[in-house]
Amino acid sequence: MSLLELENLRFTWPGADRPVLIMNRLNIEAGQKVFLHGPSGTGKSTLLALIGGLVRPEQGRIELMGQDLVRLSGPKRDRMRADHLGVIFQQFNLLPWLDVLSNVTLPCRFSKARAGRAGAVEQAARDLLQAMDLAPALCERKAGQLSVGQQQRVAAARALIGRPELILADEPTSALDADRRSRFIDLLFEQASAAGSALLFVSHDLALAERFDRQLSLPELNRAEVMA
Ligand SMILES: Nc1ncnc2c1ncn2[C@@H]1O[C@H](COP(=O)(O)OP(=O)(O)OP(=O)(O)O)[C@@H](O)[C@H]1O
Repeated sequence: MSLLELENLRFTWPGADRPVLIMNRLNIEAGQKVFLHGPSGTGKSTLLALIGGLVRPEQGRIELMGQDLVRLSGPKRDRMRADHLGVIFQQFNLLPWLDVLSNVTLPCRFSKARAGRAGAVEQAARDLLQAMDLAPALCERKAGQLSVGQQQRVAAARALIGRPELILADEPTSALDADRRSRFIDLLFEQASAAGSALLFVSHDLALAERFDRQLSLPELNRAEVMA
């Protein structure tokens, strides 16, 4: 069994006149680091939203750890997401009024499984922040007072805490210069490997692609593109 298995997927946004995604098959194995690229508007973020269980396809199977998200009730999908997925959003989506530590420990408040795997949650957050190169003095600072690069590393620590099986990252490096981008990938890989997490990383930046175990192109996976 793969960590993630997608089959015969079809998804149309409400109001759209044709599907944005029609996909035969996509499997991701445990611990695999996958790079997903494709031109703007080809449905990369939509695919992440489907895998995250935030939207439902009109057809198909999205199996995470053997559980078909499409058939689960809303609350059970939310539980799967909280327990098994870490997400790094393009705009990071930190809560600006909370301090850094509280932002990082947040997933453990919603998931006993992740809290259990993290152990001493606050110490786990401090360790992850340090591993992501964030100065310890910043742990008590409000997230809204951080630089973009610092916010990005906090968002990565939040995604990693409690060792989720899969981390979804949507263009997390787009605001950084090339050196910082590369350094961020180094740290993210190190920590994802330490946690045993697979990584599905969306980016336009093909210079990063060769560092991943696999490269996927959404137009190639997507029959909707071919049929357009
Ligand atoms: N919430 C939404 N409601 C309706 N249509 C949407 C929504 N989100 C995305 N779309 C549409 O779905 C298509 C794919 O968008 P998506 O954001 O998934 O592409 P993308 O490949 O991630 O693009 P980018 O690289 O620019 O982020 C676009 O035509 C977009 O307008």
